[in-house]
Amino acid sequence: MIRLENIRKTYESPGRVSHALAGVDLHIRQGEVFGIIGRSGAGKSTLIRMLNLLERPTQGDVWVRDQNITKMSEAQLRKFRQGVGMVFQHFNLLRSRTVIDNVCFPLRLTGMSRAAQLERAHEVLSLVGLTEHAGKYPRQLSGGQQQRVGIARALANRPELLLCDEATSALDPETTQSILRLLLDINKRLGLTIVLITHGMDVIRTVCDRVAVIDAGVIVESGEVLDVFLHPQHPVTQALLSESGIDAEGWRDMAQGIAGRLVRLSFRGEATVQPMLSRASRELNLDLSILQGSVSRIKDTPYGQLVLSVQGDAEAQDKLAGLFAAEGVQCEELRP
Ligand SMILES: Nc1ncnc2c1ncn2[C@@H]1O[C@H](COP(=O)(O)OP(=O)(O)OP(=O)(O)O)[C@@H](O)[C@H]1O
Repeated sequence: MIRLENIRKTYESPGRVSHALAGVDLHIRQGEVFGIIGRSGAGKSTLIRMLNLLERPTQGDVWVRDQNITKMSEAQLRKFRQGVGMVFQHFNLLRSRTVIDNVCFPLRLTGMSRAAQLERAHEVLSLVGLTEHAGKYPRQLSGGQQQRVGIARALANRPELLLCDEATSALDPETTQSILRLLLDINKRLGLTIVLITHGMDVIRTVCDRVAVIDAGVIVESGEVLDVFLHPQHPVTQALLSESGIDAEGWRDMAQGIAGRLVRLSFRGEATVQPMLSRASRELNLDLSILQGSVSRIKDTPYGQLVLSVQGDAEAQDKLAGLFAAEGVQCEELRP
């Protein structure tokens, strides 16, 4: 649905040139939730603002539904932007307008009649669970409720694409979860493509199908969230995961005082609930001890990773990977 080709963005100010994006290629599929994660200053905001041309690239093309939006006239762009909703970190609501008027605002710009505006606004407010708050002002709502208004406003024009710029960064963890659940629900129910930027791996884990990691204006790693979580390749990805409590390398300290073979098991879906350790231990007569482990969930899919120390007959140890593979579990040797 979206293709970015060799996008560069350079900001120049007296005495300083900043390469916010230094050659980004990206493909985002229709109907997916795509996350862009990176540290502060990595280029996330600049990148997401390229998708509706709130920022213009210095070089490169942005394709949305086979249209090169960098080549559109201002009038074409205005029309195009009506099909793109945007949700902001600080909600950006009009404080002097009621909830319903905030949601009507983008509809008014399309020339819709007041009655039709109100009908649509009530529809989206019901979708985000705010029907009874329609007549209130933003200051009378909690942060989470204000963000729901922001989401309703973004959905009012029936966009095909929803851009979320750190939509949960200003919210507490519980409210963050409820907003993320709402985004997931919208993605499923409306088939909407969602692109979000965040600095939190938990956000990626909870809602995204695929993820790109950006650092210093360059995409350093991208792929299915499960694959990136189970096998992070780039040091920035590893560090971001480690900071959110998913430390793939924590076993190294534990392993120092232990002799013998070390293996890492990676599993997802059905395999997560299989009694694979006891079966392997029983069938091959091996002693297995867990040096590190985590079992969690990415969107609806359970997944896990275990680092094991393996003791016992060498021939039996050689059969271990095959036995796990038969269960759909990947077994990699960390130390022979
Ligand atoms: N309008 C601007 N003028 C000059 N430099 C800018 C401008 N906007 C962004 N930059 C620079 O471009 C780089 C990327 O900024 P950007 O805001 O995209 O990063 P980010 O990953 O969104 O960071 P944060 O998480 O802190 O919002 C930074 O070095 C920033 O200072």
